[in-house]
Amino acid sequence: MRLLQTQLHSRLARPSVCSQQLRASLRVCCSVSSSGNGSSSIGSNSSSSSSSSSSSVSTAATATAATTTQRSAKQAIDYGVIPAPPSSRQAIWTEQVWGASPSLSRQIFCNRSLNMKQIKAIGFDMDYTLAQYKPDTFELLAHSQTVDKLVTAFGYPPELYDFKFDWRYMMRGLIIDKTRGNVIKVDRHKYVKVAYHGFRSLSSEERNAVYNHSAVRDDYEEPAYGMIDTLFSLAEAYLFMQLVELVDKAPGKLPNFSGYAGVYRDVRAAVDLCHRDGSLKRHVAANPSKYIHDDPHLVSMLQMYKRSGRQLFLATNSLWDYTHVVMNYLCGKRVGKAKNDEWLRMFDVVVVGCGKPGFFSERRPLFAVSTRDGALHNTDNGAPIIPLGEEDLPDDILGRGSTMSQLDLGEDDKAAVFQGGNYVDLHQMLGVRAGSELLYVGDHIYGDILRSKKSLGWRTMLVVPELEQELAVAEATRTTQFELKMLRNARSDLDTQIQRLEWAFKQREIPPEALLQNQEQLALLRAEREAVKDRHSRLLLEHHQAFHPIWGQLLKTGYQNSRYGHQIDRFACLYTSHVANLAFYSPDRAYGGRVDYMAHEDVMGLEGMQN
Ligand SMILES: Nc1nc2c(ncn2[C@@H]2O[C@H](COP(=O)(O)O)[C@@H](O)[C@H]2O)c(=O)[nH]1
Ligand SMILES: [Mg+2]
Repeated sequence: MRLLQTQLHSRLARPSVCSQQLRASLRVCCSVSSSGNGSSSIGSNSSSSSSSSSSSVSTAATATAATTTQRSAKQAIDYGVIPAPPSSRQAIWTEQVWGASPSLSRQIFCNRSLNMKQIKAIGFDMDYTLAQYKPDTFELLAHSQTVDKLVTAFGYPPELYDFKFDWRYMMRGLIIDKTRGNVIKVDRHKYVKVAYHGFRSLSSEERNAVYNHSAVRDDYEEPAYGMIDTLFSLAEAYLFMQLVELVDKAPGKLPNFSGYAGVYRDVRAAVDLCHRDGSLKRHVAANPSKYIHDDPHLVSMLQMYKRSGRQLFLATNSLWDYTHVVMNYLCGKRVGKAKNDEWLRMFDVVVVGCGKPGFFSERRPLFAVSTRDGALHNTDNGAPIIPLGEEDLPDDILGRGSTMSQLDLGEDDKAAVFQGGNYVDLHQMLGVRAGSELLYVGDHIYGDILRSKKSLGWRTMLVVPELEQELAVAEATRTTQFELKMLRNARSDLDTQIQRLEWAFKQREIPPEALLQNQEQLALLRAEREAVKDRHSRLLLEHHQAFHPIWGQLLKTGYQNSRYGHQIDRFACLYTSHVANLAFYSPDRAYGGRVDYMAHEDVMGLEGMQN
């Protein structure tokens, strides 16, 4: 027994395993943090706010919350890097000069193996997929038009016209808590990591009391919550928060105010109206280049797939008139009277007004669209019907074959255009028998990706333009990530040593002659742990704010995947920053799935191991 005690004492009295390395790291870390990379104020704010938290993950959120508590919408926020438009020039796969992989920000990432040789038809969503809107003009327009609707049609006060809009404040993947007037960021376990009421961040105590420590765990789904899962929702979420602040200051200012949820309903209805009555689309049609990014690879990408023998289709919720405007701009910069039908040659089938996600499950009538005047014509399972009293139908309808399964693509190889219908019609038109023969590319995780994959087994690709900036920051902060991992391990290591020593004291395992030495050692270890904890918290906060000063990383919350990241992981076979990135790869490429690994493999360092 005496021997054991001596052994224990001598083991415990040894300096901590990583002391030297860690001290060096802390010295390096501290010099990094004080070197000033535009975030020094973040570091200094956070050190006081985060020191009381013990969990590394919640520390980040707590510190984020504390740092931004005083921030109001009126204060300028430094967002760091501005995402580049998708127009940077890189050689594409069909060019003579091709030879290198695309840069990280233009790569296609694969969650589930996908051999393109098995794909017979490729479909594209239009808005925010083929057409990347410029948020600084388009979202600004959405915000101002919605304000106008609220004032003129919903009786809101004219002072709303003074509202300013910051298009970079909100982020996809966030959730609106309609009844509490909050916006929250949730991780894949449905744990709320960041929460704002209006533009005031909730402290960790408030956040935990409302969301994380309640008797019943919420699922954060509709109808009590609203998903910010398309880029169309950024302006809507921002405006709702502005109104929450207004209501908190002066509830009497809004007409018949009966709670935040009622305000949200009004905002939603006003946004909806803007999309339906042409308030937004008229402006885009008048000046597409102001609102839509130019992507030099888009047409080449479509042509490459066409030439590879794949059938191409467009399936958009937009109606014919607007689709015609946007596609003319994208496929030739044609606007106004210069518009023509040439873009239809890129596709085999075009379905407008398809009403996704209902398109993937419900039965709906299918109409043929006359491309000359946009008139709708009834069809019998896609075959045109000549109404009584009429001799004929326009050529652009009649020329498209008589049965769905043997669809003749009409004169000049231009796609037939339909409105409505559902996936059964589309499968027939394309002659595909199984959903797995079809790849659909969209931007909306729910409307485009989730249903089509879950119910129909379509292969899916999600377009995430934010990924470009996300990847750039992730690359630039590689050393920080390594350091964070080291600090996290060191923290855990120190905790274990401290706990073991504390246990030894409590259990009176330490011989009297070794007491003093062990007490000193315990004090040293505790001080070391505090230093590591503090450094880790500050670095983690800086790291998150490098991505987005309010919400952090799009696809992560702390060390976990964010809810949005988790959805991408589950439902998108492929994901990438821009649809035209397909042009950087062979049309027959076999995209290899990512290797799944579990916690024990992570510890063993087996992540990334292929078999
Ligand atoms: N009525 C509403 N329409 C909306 C809303 N948000 C977006 N949109 C419109 O949907 C399509 C999207 O087209 P897709 O190509 O991505 O399928 C586009 O026309 C938008 O204007 C809304 O809240 N209400
Ligand atoms: Mg879309």
